[in-house]
Amino acid sequence: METKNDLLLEVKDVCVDYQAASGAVHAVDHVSFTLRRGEIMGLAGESGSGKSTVAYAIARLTRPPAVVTDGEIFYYPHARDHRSRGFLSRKQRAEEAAGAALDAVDILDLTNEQLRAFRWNELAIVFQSAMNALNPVMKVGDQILDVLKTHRPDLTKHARKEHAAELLKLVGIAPDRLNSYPHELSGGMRQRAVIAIALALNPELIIMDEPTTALDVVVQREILDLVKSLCRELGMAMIFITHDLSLLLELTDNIAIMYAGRLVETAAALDIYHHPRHPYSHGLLNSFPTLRGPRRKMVGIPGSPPDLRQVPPGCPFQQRCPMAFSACKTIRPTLRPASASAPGQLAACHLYDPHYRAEPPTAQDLTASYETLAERR
Ligand SMILES: Nc1ncnc2c1ncn2[C@@H]1O[C@H](COP(=O)(O)OP(=O)(O)OP(=O)(O)O)[C@@H](O)[C@H]1O
Repeated sequence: METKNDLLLEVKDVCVDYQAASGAVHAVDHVSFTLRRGEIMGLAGESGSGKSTVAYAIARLTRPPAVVTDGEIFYYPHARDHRSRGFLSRKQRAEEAAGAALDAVDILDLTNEQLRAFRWNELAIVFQSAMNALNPVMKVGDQILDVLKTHRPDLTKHARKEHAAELLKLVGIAPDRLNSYPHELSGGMRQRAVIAIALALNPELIIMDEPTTALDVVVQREILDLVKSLCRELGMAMIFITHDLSLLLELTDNIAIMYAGRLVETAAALDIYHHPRHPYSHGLLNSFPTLRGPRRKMVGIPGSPPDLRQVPPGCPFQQRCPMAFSACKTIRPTLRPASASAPGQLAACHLYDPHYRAEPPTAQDLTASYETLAERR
């Protein structure tokens, strides 16, 4: 059973705007979710839906013109060796030393010094096209050693070298590659090296933002298998961000789907796979071919997302939704249970509100509505 002790991260009502001359872009609009220790969560949605901005907010990497305008991001520290405790305040460290249980810390309130200790030690992030993030004029080994030198001054030079070799081995690269320059490695190997650097301090949470988009499908699969097994082996939680929902079905425990800066559905990966409830999730799943499972007719979602400076009232998906009705145009739906058989599956959609509709739509209803829409085009 899930307990409060399992909680690692609690994102609560977070809003992020990009302050543009033409008006504020509401990139993240009251997003809330939780992550348990060791959980692999997927964050999916079309390009521009706000996925990366959520990641930036969690890592406190938002820079002007981005501003976190509301919300809290609680991190639940876990009792570990004290070298990783620099992100706690002096008062919290004294409390911990006195044997008190640690309270959650709001990442948005950390000082710059606390943040430095928090990143790498607790949270590592691998960005889009990360394989180009390596310094081209520095040997791979030296890049790993640099991180260890800065954050593990307690280790001897020899111990750091040994640890760097172990990290490379962990991601499936022969340790003699420590002496290679990035251009001497294949794209997949560079990506693995970046992951090794992210793992250098054994973080509790790793965020991967589209880490495999630049790789071919076979290498992509190898990297996905690798990160999944590393999470399981090291007990590390992960938020994996991609626009390709089908990638997440096999990789993750739970999936959150974003549309126009909002979460529209959250559920166990299996529940999304068998029966996505939100019409957007249904459309998104049917926009990608799957490698396994039954063949599906691909229909796609007509139209494009709204301008995030002026999202229409009601549901942000209403203009593209094949099942929208009058309430969708005026009343903003919030996440609510969408299925009695899968109580953890939540959808922000009036179709699942008994106040508007006695029987929720079936998967066939959703498919048929998209097909009708496609025929009308
Ligand atoms: N510097 C900026 N100024 C103004 N708007 C921005 C800026 N950066 C991002 N945005 C807008 O914020 C929204 C969310 O962007 P974000 O990159 O978080 O989406 P995403 O889902 O991660 O997309 P992608 O998969 O393409 O990275 C988009 O509409 C984008 O145009």
